[in-house]
Amino acid sequence: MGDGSGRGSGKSSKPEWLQQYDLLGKIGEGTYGLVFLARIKSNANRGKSIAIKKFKLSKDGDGVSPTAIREIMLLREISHENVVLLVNVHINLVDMSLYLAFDYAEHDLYEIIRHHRDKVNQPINQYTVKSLLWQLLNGLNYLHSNWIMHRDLKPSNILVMGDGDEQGVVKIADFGLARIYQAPLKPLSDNGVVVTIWYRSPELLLGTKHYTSAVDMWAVGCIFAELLTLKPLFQGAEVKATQNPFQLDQLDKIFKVLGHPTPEKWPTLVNLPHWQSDVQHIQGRKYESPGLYNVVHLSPKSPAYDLLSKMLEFDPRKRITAAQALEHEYFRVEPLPGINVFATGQPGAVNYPTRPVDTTADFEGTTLLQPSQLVNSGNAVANNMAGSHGMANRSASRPMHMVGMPRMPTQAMGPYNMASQAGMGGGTNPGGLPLQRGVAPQSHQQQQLRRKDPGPGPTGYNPPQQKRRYG
Ligand SMILES: Nc1ncnc2c1ncn2[C@@H]1O[C@H](COP(=O)(O)OP(=O)(O)OP(=O)(O)O)[C@@H](O)[C@H]1O
Repeated sequence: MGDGSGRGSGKSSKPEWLQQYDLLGKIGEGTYGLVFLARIKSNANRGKSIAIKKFKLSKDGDGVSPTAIREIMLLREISHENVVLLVNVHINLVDMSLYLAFDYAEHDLYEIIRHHRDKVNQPINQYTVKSLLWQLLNGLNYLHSNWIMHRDLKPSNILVMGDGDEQGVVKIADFGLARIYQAPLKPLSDNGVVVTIWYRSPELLLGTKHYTSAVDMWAVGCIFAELLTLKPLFQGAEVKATQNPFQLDQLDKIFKVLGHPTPEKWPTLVNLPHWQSDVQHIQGRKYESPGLYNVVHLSPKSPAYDLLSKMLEFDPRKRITAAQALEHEYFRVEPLPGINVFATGQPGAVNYPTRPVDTTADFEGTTLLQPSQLVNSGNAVANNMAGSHGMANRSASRPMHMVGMPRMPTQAMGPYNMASQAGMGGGTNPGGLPLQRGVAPQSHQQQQLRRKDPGPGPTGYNPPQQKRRYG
């Protein structure tokens, strides 16, 4: 293992520590980082798939802040069946890159929802919706119990494991990164990424300084509704990454469905900066609520509607918590939630496609373009994307947690010692529910590139025509 600089690695520009992995390609791109699929080359976990998230650190200032290091060390302590496991951390001081290696998950809710909406044109099976929601809440309850707020929950951050021991198990990704994002990371330069604010809570939109874990429960409510209808519930106009949380259009979309919040129902509303400062737009407009139950097509007396409306409570202090939600009646009536969210064998079961992999990308995220691709397509990557069938054995069996996986020697991480790996204990099951184990999904299909813009679906969901990042 070297110093992380790549020196001594011959012609390869790959840092030495990365040489324990076979890089298979790029699977995603967010505001701050690129995500790669890699496979472990040797040791007991040989063949295991890993998602490596690479961030660019800001070269301004003092490099990696102690706060960021503390946050990352904290993330290494997190261990729960519904939270994606961080298996390795590297800081390459030469090019100021931070690499986080996570357990790989084949699916995410963004793709599952999109597949139902645009491909199979049928709702998600009720068992699957309930199991997804229960496991999401279970992971979130663990994070909140450990004083970790996610702050950026959205469908693409909610992963579901593919083939293997943990098939159909939900994993929350990107948790706790919000604090690291602030500094010292810098957004990927000019990648045209547009931030979705569809899952942002009203208190954040109105500029609260003192938010709580209730912001995550609002996002869960939005995701629950989207699982039911296959459409984002509050689809405000998205914005270029900005420090300003105030988004008038997003608030407008929320009020159109839920009606106007009032100081009677939400007493601290009057203290929120944007409620005060933008009287004309925020307080002046009058909204007629069509009733949330009409929008999500639920009976107002159903347990599902009761739970959803408690997640979408305006006042964060009255909003249901993850622990309370796990105890809700919705999870105690048939169909009961299960460990494998896929429902093969049940009505409405669906085969989900595997993740597209840009097999031409290197760890810099650089795609090697052929001249003809440059001329012909505008989407040159598409020609080089492969589903799992285009690659060797993506479905190698995966142990549940990489307990025995060696951590990187500290010299690869510069001056910081991140050797701590004590667990925080296992998961909780406050609902104490007898989770059903679903049946495995069938074999994967060849699939298309995950497009930046899925285009209008049959439901009329019509995302903006620009390069963007989806929820
Ligand atoms: N552990 C993982 N296994 C498999 N795929 C992952 C994993 N973590 C993230 N991904 C996928 O990589 C893609 C990019 O993720 P990333 O978190 O960088 O971006 P994002 O969530 O879309 O946006 P942002 O990070 O800007 O909030 C997403 O499709 C996500 O589902």
